[in-house]
Amino acid sequence: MSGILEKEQSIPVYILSGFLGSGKTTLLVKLIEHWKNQNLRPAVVMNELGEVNLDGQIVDEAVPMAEMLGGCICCTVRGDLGIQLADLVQEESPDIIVIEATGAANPMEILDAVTETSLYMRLELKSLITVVDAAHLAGLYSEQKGKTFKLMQEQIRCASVLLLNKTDRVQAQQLQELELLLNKWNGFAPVIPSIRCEVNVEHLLHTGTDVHLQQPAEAAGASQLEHAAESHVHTEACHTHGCSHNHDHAHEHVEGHHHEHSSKAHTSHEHVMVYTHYFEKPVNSEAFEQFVAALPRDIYRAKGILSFSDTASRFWFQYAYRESDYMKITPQGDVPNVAVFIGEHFDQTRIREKLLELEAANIMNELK
Ligand SMILES: Nc1nc2c(ncn2[C@@H]2O[C@H](COP(=O)(O)OP(=O)(O)OP(=O)(O)O)[C@@H](O)[C@H]2O)c(=O)[nH]1
Repeated sequence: MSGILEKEQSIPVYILSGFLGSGKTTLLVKLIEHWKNQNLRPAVVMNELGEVNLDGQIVDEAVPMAEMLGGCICCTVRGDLGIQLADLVQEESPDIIVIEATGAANPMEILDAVTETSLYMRLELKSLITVVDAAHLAGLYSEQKGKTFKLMQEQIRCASVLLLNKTDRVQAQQLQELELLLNKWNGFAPVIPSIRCEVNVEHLLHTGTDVHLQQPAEAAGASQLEHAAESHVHTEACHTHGCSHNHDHAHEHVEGHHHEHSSKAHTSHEHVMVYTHYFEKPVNSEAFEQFVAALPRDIYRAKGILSFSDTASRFWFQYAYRESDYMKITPQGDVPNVAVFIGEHFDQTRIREKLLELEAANIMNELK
């Protein structure tokens, strides 16, 4: 064990929650940098709805990482979380563990899994940080409906601290209203506004009351519900999300596989769908940008790693709440050209056809 922590101390655990594309990975990268500067050794549990760990690509290679892919921690792979935590502790002896949940997760289920694990391992849940996309919340709040709105509300209610991110995308007046709204929904959690998760990390990590977990001795006495009621975790508010009882995790294959990995449609939650497209051919960058800009509104998150026919470098592309971003990347390891689309009941066949058209159009151009 490295760093300033004593061997006998429990390992602090931080949970990063927040809707798809709100900025969890952006924050994770900053947290890791902060701990590394303090000579601490963090380890990460990364959960992705898609079947490839794209976010892992932008996290420091040296950081031990447990990957839980192809489902959401809060239901499909919940049982695995304890095993992943135990393995990380035994094999890596980290000083700190961060769990990044999928943006569709109900954090209460993750709290439960950490609680269970802490009954036999020295883990101490320090805080549940929920990252909120200010613009997305403002948009959903004006509509006042939808499952995404409810899920975001639950993630906010469960937090011990709230990072109101992407404040560059809202007006000052709107920001004030959002801060009041967050205070109304969760009167316990301090609200920290940020752009690209630029915050005083020490303040973020130590503000708000700790989410206190049961240790084995206490566990026999109080029930988890009673216990959580003492802390800032609002169990009742958090248990309403339907996904914890949805066990429809079948992989539904789309017809006409065109790659050894095959392109798959994965129904993970009742309302959240994932389509993963493995590219066989590079596509034109401008045509792809136009395709992303025209994505239907029910797709709220997309990300991928791509080789374009007209650029030398590979690119990491991101799309979240109508904003897209392209960054040059040299992937770690052997990564296919792949894009993941996440949304609510969208037409996956249509997306697949469009992408196949882009691949084919490029072949036609090459033949000309
Ligand atoms: N405009 C703006 N974009 C931001 C900000 N913070 C993050 N982003 C961008 O938002 C996109 C999503 O950020 P991530 O950190 O990957 O979000 P995430 O919550 O990890 O996403 P999932 O893991 O897919 O749920 C990226 O393109 C970021 O560069 C911000 O404050 N303002």
